[in-house]
Amino acid sequence: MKKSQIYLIALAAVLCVAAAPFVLSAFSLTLLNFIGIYSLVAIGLVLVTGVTGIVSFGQAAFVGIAAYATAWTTALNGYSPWLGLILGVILTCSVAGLLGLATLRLKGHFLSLSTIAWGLAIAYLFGNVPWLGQHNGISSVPPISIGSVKLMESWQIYYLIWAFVVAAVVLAYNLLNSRVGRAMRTLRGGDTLVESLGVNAFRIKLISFIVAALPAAVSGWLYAHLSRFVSPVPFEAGMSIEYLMMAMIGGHGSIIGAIVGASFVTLLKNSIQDYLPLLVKGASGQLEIVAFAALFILFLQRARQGVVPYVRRYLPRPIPVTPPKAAELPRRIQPAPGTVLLDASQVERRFGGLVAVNQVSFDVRAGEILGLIGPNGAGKTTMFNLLTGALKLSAGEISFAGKSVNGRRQYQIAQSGVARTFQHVKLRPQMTLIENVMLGTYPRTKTGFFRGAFKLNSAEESSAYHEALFQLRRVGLGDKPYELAGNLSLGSQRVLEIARALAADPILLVLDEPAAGLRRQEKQQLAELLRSLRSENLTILLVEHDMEFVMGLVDRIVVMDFGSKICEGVPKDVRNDARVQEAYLGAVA
Ligand SMILES: Nc1ncnc2c1ncn2[C@@H]1O[C@H](COP(=O)(O)OP(=O)(O)OP(=O)(O)O)[C@@H](O)[C@H]1O
Repeated sequence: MKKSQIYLIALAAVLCVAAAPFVLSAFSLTLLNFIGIYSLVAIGLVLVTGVTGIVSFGQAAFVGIAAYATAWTTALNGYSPWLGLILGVILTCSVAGLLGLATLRLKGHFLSLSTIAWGLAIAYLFGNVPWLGQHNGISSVPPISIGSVKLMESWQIYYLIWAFVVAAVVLAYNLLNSRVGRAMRTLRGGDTLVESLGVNAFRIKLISFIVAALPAAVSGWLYAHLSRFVSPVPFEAGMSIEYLMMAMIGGHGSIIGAIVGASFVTLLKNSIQDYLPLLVKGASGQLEIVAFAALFILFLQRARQGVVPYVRRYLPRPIPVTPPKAAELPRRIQPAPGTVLLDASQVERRFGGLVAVNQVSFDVRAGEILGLIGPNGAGKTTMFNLLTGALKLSAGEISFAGKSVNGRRQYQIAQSGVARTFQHVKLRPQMTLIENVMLGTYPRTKTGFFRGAFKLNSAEESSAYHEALFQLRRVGLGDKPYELAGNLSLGSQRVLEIARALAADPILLVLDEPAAGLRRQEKQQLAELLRSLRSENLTILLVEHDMEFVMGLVDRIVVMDFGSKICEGVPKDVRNDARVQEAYLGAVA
């Protein structure tokens, strides 16, 4: 599908939305108003839960903060609803920021549990603070006015609601296809992956959290002025769960899915209310909830990917447009060959009583390939994690390019020019090859959240795109930039990881068992690639198991066993070293 066709479909959808008040009944229009209001919350949830993987059970509380803020501003203090909007957005995003700062370092279900806790707490406050009307709420909320026109009727506020929905879709879509959005989409791959790309994972989580609260705040504002009344019930935990269902039913990670999910849940609930009493005599509200729950479980079993991803499988994929050529991204100055680039001195790491790395010292010099080898459990991976900042040192000192990196975070070390690959490949399988490699350009680019959302980043995006394409061609994957990374063979995925690392323009490339799981021919191709990178003066540190691969490739070798360095030298000397033969190389020496 061409981009022009996608624009045509979008235009047709917008026209349909615009025509609705002329053809639909007042009741249907009211339903559409609520679908629009719920869609805004679900769009936020798609960003924070579907895309970044933070399952939030507290979104209804954010809606409530803005709703109460505008009700207090307008009904209790007589100010304009537009002031209520500004206050609601600022308050909601500030609360989201504070809660994010307090909770986003929690992992997995602990983080989700914390969202339940603060969601309940905020809803409790709504019901118990006297100046917010306690359980009676605040009534007589005035309608929104645009100039002298009061948006009293359903059809009048309808246009405002759906204008916000369209704006939220466009901004969210732009954001997800920008530098920050790509980082958000990578969070599901784990903090280690994200930080290895030079991204501060916590900061991106916090941005996602606040960004998700923003449409929730707008939704709360619209809700208060549509209902003309606020009370605690619509902002309780049960509604948060419903919002999550909307985001899930539409499809994780799909912005349009948020609207589909909001429509589906709203219409389904409405139909159950209408038809269940006809099927089951005397059916009450509780039975409606049971019927809804049963249908949701059925959905989880049959189509848990959601409606939009399911339908998308049968649609032609959009034909990508190659951005125009742009200025090259800035490059680092590579150190003179032979200078000491990485210096590990008396490095030690203990896990309880176990000394995994015991006073190991070695250096890596610019322009060489250094192999770090050793039998299983020797401490190689631990050493690798210490060098890249994924683990903290128990003792010793590591310096990179003349500066100590002790105590520095993983993303800071990555930003200073250390790029890595993983023993178990860490790519984003649902992202294209070019997007995966563009992730590597993160430390070399600057576009922030606002510029990304408003698409003010075209020049830098083009530069990042062409840098990624250059790196794909450099490693031999340039012929299919729009293929999904998950469709590649393991060998190609490993090479793709190297392309992503190269896109960071590193001073030191650190490879964790790059030959693991590769076929013989793939290993030879990988060795060729690494040789060609060395000939371009790139420095490489290789942690590897495969002796044949290492011996024929590297300039020097450091051998570890039981956490200690037992030998260091050129491959020939290492191969003949009795300690090494005893520890590891007996079979191949
Ligand atoms: N997080 C951890 N907690 C406790 N012990 C650990 C941890 N990580 C590693 N170890 C232990 O430290 C020692 C060194 O492990 P490490 O994974 O660094 O070795 P390796 O040389 O990379 O081995 P392999 O080649 O099998 O990956 C092992 O005894 C391992 O069990």
